[in-house]
Amino acid sequence: MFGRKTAPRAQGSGEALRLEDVQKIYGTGDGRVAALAGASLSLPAGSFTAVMGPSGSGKSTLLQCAAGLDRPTRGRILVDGAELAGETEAALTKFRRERIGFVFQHFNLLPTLTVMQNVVLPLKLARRPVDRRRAKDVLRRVGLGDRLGHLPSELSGGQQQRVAIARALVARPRVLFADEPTGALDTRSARDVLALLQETVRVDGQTIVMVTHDPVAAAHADAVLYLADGRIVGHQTAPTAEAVAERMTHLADDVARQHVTAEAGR
Ligand SMILES: Nc1ncnc2c1ncn2[C@@H]1O[C@H](COP(=O)(O)OP(=O)(O)OP(=O)(O)O)[C@@H](O)[C@H]1O
Repeated sequence: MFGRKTAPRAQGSGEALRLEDVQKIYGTGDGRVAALAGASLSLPAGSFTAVMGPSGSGKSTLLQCAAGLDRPTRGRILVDGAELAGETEAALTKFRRERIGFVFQHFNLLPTLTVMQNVVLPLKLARRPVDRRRAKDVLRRVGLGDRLGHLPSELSGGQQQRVAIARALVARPRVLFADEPTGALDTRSARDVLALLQETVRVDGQTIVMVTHDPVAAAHADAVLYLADGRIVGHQTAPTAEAVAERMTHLADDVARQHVTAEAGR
């Protein structure tokens, strides 16, 4: 699959992502917010993990820090055993380009570039060899083999997201992070995108971490991590949409109760 020249990374061959007591504090004084209040986790290679939690619980912050798009205030992050720590912005960018893929809710394709040009752009920016045959293979695999010369505006939302996934996969990331990848899609396109993500995990041993609000999307993952108030408060394997929805309802109730108690204690 994907025209690999090297053997695919075997599923479960090790730890793909590790967070050790990661904190992210925004602001100071009265405006201080602990978006992450000490999050630790370990995800095996070849796993598909969904991150869920109430609004403001720190999901995006967790993803941004783990992917090296933002710096934690404290704590360690290791991607495939290598510490994500750059003295400079350039060092962090290099680390990201070599090891991390990111898929955004709104695709973030460059509108003036074709599908093919968008997909090979990260390789060019990283000054890595551009293997057009592999790029074509990946695009064929995501169902867009006949759209290489199209502009993003000539594609549907689901197709644009599949281009974004191809763009992330072509660089062979150790971990693919996805922030609400189906948030802007209709039900059918969302299902296609989720099936594609699942397939890259099952067939190629890709590691994926996906933030979502949607229990149906989360049920496509192997496991769900639950966040509340910047902390990991739960873990569920082999999730079903019903079980995830139920857990989320309880979580929202718990958080509301804690906030009422905290207010009353002031
Ligand atoms: N740049 C920032 N400056 C100050 N506070 C921030 C910043 N980014 C996030 N926060 C705060 O950190 C907390 C966690 O935000 P985050 O966006 O990670 O939550 P989330 O779980 O992804 O929320 P949602 O589901 O609504 O997208 C929130 O209280 C938010 O207001």
